[in-house]
Amino acid sequence: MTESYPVKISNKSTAQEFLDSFDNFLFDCDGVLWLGKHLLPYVKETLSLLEKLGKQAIFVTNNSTKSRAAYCKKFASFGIDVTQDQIFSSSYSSAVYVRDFLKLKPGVDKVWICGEAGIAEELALMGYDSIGGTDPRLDEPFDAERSPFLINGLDPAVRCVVAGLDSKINYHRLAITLQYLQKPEVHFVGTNVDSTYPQKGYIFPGAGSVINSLACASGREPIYCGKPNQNMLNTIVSSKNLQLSKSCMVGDRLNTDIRFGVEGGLGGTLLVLTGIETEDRALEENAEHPRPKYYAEKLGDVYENLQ
Ligand SMILES: C[C@H](OP(=O)(O)O)C(=O)O
Ligand SMILES: [Mg+2]
Repeated sequence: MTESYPVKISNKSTAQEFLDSFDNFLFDCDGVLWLGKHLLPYVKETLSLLEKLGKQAIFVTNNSTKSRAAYCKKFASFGIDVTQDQIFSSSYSSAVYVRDFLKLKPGVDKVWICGEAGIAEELALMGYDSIGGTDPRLDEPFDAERSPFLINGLDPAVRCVVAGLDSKINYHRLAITLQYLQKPEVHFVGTNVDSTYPQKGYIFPGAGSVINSLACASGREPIYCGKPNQNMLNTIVSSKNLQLSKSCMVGDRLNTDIRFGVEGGLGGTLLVLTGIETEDRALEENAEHPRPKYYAEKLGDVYENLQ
C-alpha cells in the first residue's frame, strides 16, 4: 500500500479535518506534550478541546523512569487532570511482559533493574521484588573487591534483567547488570529502544544507548517492550476497546511512535516537530520508517489553527 504524502496541519481546514477523522488520540509524551519540565505551547488547550469534543486521550510513553502513578502527578503539576488508566508507560509494559509473557512467579522470582524508580514501582504493583535500580550503594565508585553486589554474591532468585533510561547510569550499574546477563537463564528485557531523549534545547542519550552498551558487553539482544512493540498497543486496544480506524498516534519519533501507529493499523498518525524529527525527515521516503499521515510544527497547532 503506497503511503499518502504527509499533510501539514497549518490552517483551519487541515486542523478540522484532522480532528474530525478520529475519536481516540494516543499521545507520546516526551517531545510531544513536554520537554522535561517544560510543557509545550497550547498542549493544555488542545487536550481540553479534545475533551470538550468527547474525544478519548490516551498517553503512551517509552519513558520508563516513572510509574503511571508518578506520571499522573507530572500531568497534575501542569494542571492537567489525567487518570492512571489513561497512561501506558514502558515501565508498565515491561512489568506486563514479565508477568504475562515470562510468567515469573511473584514473591519467588526477582528482577535486577538497571533503570529508575518507575520500573521497580510497576513491578511491585504486580508483586515482584526487584533489586538494583535506585539502590544508593550503586552510586558508589565501582570496586570489584568492595561492591556489596559482588562480595555477597549474586542473588540466585534473579530471573530477569529489566534495563531502561537511567540518569544515574555508571560503571557500577553496568558491571553488576552484566554479571546477571552472563547467566543464560536470566531473561534480558529493555524498556525502550529510543537512542536519544529530547530535552529543552538539547538531545541527550536515550534508553536505547544505555541498553545497547549492555547488549554489546553481554553479546545478547533484549526484548524491547515499548513502542513500536505491538504488545504495548495490544494492551491498550484491548483495555480501551479502541476502534483502530478511528484512532491516531501522535508522536515525535518516526522509528518508534509513527511505526507503532502504522504497524498497529491505526487510522492515522501525526508527527510533531518539537522533539527528535525535522520536516525533511517527515517527508522523506525511507525503508527504516513509515511516513506520518499528518505532521505539524507542534501539537498546539491543532488548537491554534481553530481559533
Ligand atoms: C523519549 C522517550 O519517551 P517518549 O517520547 O516515548 O515519551 C524516552 O523517554 O526515551
Ligand atoms: Mg517522544
